[in-house]
Amino acid sequence: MSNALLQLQNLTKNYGALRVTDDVTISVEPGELHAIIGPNGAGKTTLIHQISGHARPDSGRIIFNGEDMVPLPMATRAQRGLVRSFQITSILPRFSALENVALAAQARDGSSFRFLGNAAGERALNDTAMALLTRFGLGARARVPAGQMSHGEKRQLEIAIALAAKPKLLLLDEPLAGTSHDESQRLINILQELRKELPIILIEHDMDAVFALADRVSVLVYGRIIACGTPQDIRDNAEVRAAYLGEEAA
Ligand SMILES: Nc1ncnc2c1ncn2[C@@H]1O[C@H](COP(=O)(O)OP(=O)(O)OP(=O)(O)O)[C@@H](O)[C@H]1O
Repeated sequence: MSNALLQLQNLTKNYGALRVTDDVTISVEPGELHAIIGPNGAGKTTLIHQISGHARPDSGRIIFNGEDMVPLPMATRAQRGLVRSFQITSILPRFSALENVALAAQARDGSSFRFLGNAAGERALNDTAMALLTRFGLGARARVPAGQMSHGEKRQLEIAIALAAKPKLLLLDEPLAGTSHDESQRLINILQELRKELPIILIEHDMDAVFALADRVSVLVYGRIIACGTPQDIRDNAEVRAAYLGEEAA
């Protein structure tokens, strides 16, 4: 599809004798939330690693905005707008939520804030960070050390940090993992809002969330895409039900 923002073309990756990505071709259209689902060990995270630049494919191309990302390091891909949500382990626990987001904004916009001078530059960064936190309902928690936040708040903070990097495409790897029912509902509401403003690749095991959020779903099994379609197509697909969804989708 020529209109695609991101195209994975025949991506293949092996870890030793194990083929973890097997001739994967997927596109993400502007404005699309594209979910990637599949059983444990299917290769979903490895796929995200290759898109973000944490891992290099053995063959194939990753075309983003018309440019092949494969030769580019992670930081350059992020500068281009291909941003992966930080994992909780990347949050700085002794720094406040505000500082965590401000640091991400500085990493992205450092040079444009520098000319403002220290005090004004810092204020601008804090304003940007505060606006993001407020948007995620974390405004009142801005000064709390990130390490003292609840699991659900940390997952929200991760997304705020990713947004501070001004993504053109956001890569989210299991944002609902480990969250309570209420936390997960809050995150789903946040994702419902986000998907209106930027394309997202979402890896998620929570099928209710996937089917509620996704425009299209790709199903990965043993590194191969076995199906790609609307949530309804995927629910109705006999091979997918046998390989992954089982009776869950019944
Ligand atoms: N750095 C690595 N070296 C060797 N094998 C790896 C490496 N990273 C992942 N693997 C293997 O590749 C396969 C795919 O792993 P991956 O984490 O991508 O799967 P996944 O679909 O994200 O799984 P889950 O849903 O459990 O997170 C697994 O068999 C895993 O053990």
